[in-house]
Amino acid sequence: MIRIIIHGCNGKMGKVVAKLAAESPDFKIVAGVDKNISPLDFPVYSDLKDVKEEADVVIDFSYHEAVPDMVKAALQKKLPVVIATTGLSEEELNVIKDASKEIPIFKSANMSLGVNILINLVKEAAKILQQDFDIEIIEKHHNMKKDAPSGTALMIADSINQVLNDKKEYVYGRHTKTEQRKPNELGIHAVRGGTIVGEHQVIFAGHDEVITISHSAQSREIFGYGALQAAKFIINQKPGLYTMEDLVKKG
Ligand SMILES: NC(=O)C1=CN([C@@H]2O[C@H](COP(=O)(O)OP(=O)(O)OC[C@H]3O[C@@H](n4cnc5c(N)ncnc54)[C@H](OP(=O)(O)O)[C@@H]3O)[C@@H](O)[C@H]2O)C=CC1
Ligand SMILES: O=C(O)C1=N[C@H](C(=O)O)C[C@H](O)C1
Repeated sequence: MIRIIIHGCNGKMGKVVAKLAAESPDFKIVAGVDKNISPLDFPVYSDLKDVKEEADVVIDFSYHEAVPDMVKAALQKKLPVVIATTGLSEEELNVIKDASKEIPIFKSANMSLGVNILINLVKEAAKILQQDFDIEIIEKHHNMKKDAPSGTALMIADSINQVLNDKKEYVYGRHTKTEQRKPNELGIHAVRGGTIVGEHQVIFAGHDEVITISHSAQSREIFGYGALQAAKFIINQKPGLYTMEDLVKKG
C-alpha cells in the first residue's frame, strides 16, 4: 500500500485524490497539508515540514507560491513528489529542478492520459503542417481557476515548438494588437466560465481549411487517477525530473 500526503488536501483536486485513494486498496492517505487545517479522514497540517506520519510520496495540487516550500520540505524528508500545480514561475521551476537532483519528482500540467495522447497527435500534425498553417490554442476552464493561460496550453505550445524547424513566438490574446497576424506567432487564448472542467483545442488554420485537435475533460477524476498512477511510478525512480511521457513509456 502506498502512503500518501496530499498537499492542497482541502482544494477541489485534493478532495478528488482523497476520494479515489479511499476507494482503492493500493493507496492510503496518511496526512494532508492545506491553509485550512480542519481534520478530514486524516490529520491535516499547515506545513509539510510539520507532518509526523510516515509516508512514501507527496501529491501536490495547491497554488504555485506554495510549491517551493513544499519541495524543500520533501527534500528534507527525502520524499518523492508528484507536482500537478500549474502557474509556476521560472524561479519556482528552478527550485523543483534543483531538488530533483536529490529526490524523484514527477511534474505534469495535465495528469490525464488523453491530453498526453493529444500532445503526440499535435506534434505529428505540426511537423506536417508547419509551412502553410497558422497554429492557435484555445483553452477553457471554470471560473475559479487562478492561472491563465492553463499549464496544459503552455505545455502543448512548448511541445509544438520542440518539433518545428522555426520556433513560434507565443501571443497571449490579441486585444491590443493593431497589425495583422505574423506567420511566426502561436496564439494562446484563455476562456473562463461556470464549471468547465478543462478543454483544450489546437487549431491548424490553412487556406480555406481548418484542422482542430481537441480534448475535453469530463470529470476531475481523470486528473486524480493520473496523479495516483504517477505516485505509483515515482516511488520506484531514482532522483530526477519525470513527466507523463516517462510514465506512458513504462506502460
Ligand atoms: N496537472 C493536472 O492534471 C491538474 C492541475 N491542476 C492544478 O492544481 C492546482 C489546484 O487546483 P484546484 O484543486 O482546482 O484548486 P483549489 O484552489 O480548489 O485547491 C488548492 C488548495 O490548495 C490550498 N493552498 C493554497 N496555498 C496553500 C499553501 N501555501 N499551503 C497549503 N495549501 C495551500 C488552497 O487553499 P485556499 O483555498 O484557502 O487558498 C486550496 O485548498 C492548480 O494549480 C490547478 O491548475 C488542477 C487540475 C488538474
Ligand atoms: O485548474 C484546473 O482546473 C486545471 N488545471 C490544469 C491546467 O492549468 O492545465 C489542468 C486541467 O486542465 C485543469
